[in-house]
Amino acid sequence: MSHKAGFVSIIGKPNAGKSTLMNALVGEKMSIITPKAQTTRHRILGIVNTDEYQIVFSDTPGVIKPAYMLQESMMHQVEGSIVDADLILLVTDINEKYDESDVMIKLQKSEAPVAVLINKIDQSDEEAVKQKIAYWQEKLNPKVIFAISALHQHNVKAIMDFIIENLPEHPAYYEKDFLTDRNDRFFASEMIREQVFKQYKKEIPYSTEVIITKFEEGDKLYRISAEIIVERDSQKNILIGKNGEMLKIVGTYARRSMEEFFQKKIFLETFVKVIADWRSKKNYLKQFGYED
Ligand SMILES: Nc1nc2c(ncn2[C@@H]2O[C@H](COP(=O)(O)OP(=O)(O)OP(=O)(O)O)[C@@H](O)[C@H]2O)c(=O)[nH]1
Repeated sequence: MSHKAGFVSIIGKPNAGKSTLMNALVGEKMSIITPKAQTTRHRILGIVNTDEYQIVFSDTPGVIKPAYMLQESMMHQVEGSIVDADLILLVTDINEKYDESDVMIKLQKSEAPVAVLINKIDQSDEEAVKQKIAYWQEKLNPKVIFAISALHQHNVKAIMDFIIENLPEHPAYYEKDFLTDRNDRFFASEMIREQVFKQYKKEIPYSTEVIITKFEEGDKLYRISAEIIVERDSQKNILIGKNGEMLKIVGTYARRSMEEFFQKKIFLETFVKVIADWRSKKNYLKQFGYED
């Protein structure tokens, strides 16, 4: 019997809904989702397995013009994902008036078929959808265009059918019980980062990194310690909050997410540490897993 397998890259501008779509396609919470742009920093694989096929999705950081070294690394991850792709899903937010030429330039690195996904149509109307479809037809002439709502899982099944149909014949790339390339420590750190993105305004989330310093797995209980790293003392104070109240909120919500994700009781400790300008320092970016 023939078997299909391939790499499917999810790309687009920040906040378009790439992570929401990836989670909907994979059926698991692989990528953290927040209302802020640039939540996703790494390329994250999410794998769907059946006897007949293996789809290896990559969620990628939103395409931007990099302003500091961390963002440069984020863009390298997008480029790597495009080069490897057998199929590309270009996600675009129907309500955003982005100039998406930077995304298109990146697409030139690949000959893989492109599906344009016009997302968030739940917040739009039929006329706007028609116009957007015409716009993308003219601009990119993609293999197919879907109008979708990743959040409400509208038309997600149609995307899956399209992918399966267009997947190359190939043996599986990964073991069939493999769901992602990321380990439990990574997901634990992402669940803390998700809360930092949700609980604080602008500057703090983008200056924050989370490092898991202890991950002890017991039968019923996981003991997890994390360092939350910021760039300046002033950010540390904001992060901790008056009498530690803000940090406590972050810890409580992150712990709840972890308990759901790992299906264990979690004991979580968090510490805040300052590393000046870590986002622009090669050695720290490397240590934190951003350099290739
Ligand atoms: N109304 C609506 N909102 C959506 C939809 N899809 C995603 N969103 C919201 O859009 C915001 C951004 O979603 P993400 O999935 O994090 O977007 P992303 O493209 O991965 O963002 P980056 O990590 O910045 O690249 C979140 O608040 C989502 O809930 C949709 O179909 N409809």
